[in-house]
Amino acid sequence: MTEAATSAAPALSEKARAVLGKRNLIFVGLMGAGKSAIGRLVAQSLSIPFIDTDAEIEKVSRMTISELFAAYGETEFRALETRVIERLLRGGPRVVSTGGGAFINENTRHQIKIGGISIWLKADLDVLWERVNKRDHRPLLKTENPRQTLENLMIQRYPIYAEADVTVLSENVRKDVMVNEVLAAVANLSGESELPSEGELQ
Ligand SMILES: Nc1ncnc2c1ncn2[C@@H]1O[C@H](COP(=O)(O)OP(=O)(O)OP(=O)(O)O)[C@@H](O)[C@H]1O
Ligand SMILES: O=C(O)C1=C[C@@H](O)[C@@H](O)[C@H](O)C1
Ligand SMILES: [Mg+2]
Repeated sequence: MTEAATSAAPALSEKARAVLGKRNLIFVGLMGAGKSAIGRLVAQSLSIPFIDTDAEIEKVSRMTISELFAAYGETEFRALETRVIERLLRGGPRVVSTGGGAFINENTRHQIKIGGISIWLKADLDVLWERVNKRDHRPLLKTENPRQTLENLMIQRYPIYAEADVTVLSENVRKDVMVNEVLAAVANLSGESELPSEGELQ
């Protein structure tokens, strides 16, 4: 176990785990929000499996996301993403970190909404940019002005991410602080009637 995983208060992890039941916890949000990094640590704290949908797509296709975009285009990538996520959401509980565009696709968003509790890691442009500009593996940001592209995506997507069950601000604080904020937000959901019931899950 990592330091971050062990540092979450056990009572908080237990409460969040109880709220989750058989439901998945599904991270959504823009590139660089921390879905993969924080999702992995949250799964460790909850002692449930972690899956990253981008990594799973790369595994099943034996191609990188960039190669998939280049060979088949975004539309085909989204169709594959929907199928993979639908499969991964069966048989929870799991923590599932999605790719940045997954919740924007109507079909995938529907799967996520019925598959568990969705959590939006919301970050401002400076935070996202500082994190994503260090690497160039994100095909949507291979533009003349990637910072502007990221800002345009924020404008288009933030109203849709806002449909998630929970929103947690992703700031430049230590990852274990983020993990605790996520666990607290989930723990506080007890009694919310809008969430998909465990009985509805496949
Ligand atoms: N709270 C944090 N503090 C500092 N760095 C962070 C924090 N959260 C994430 N990071 C770092 O930011 C980078 C991007 O995070 P991550 O890959 O988890 O984003 P993502 O939301 O999964 O993006 P994508 O949609 O592209 O998969 C990583 O290097 C990660 O370690
Ligand atoms: O924001 C997006 O649309 C994407 C984010 C990444 O996680 C990958 O899923 C892919 O690069 C597309
Ligand atoms: Mg990721």
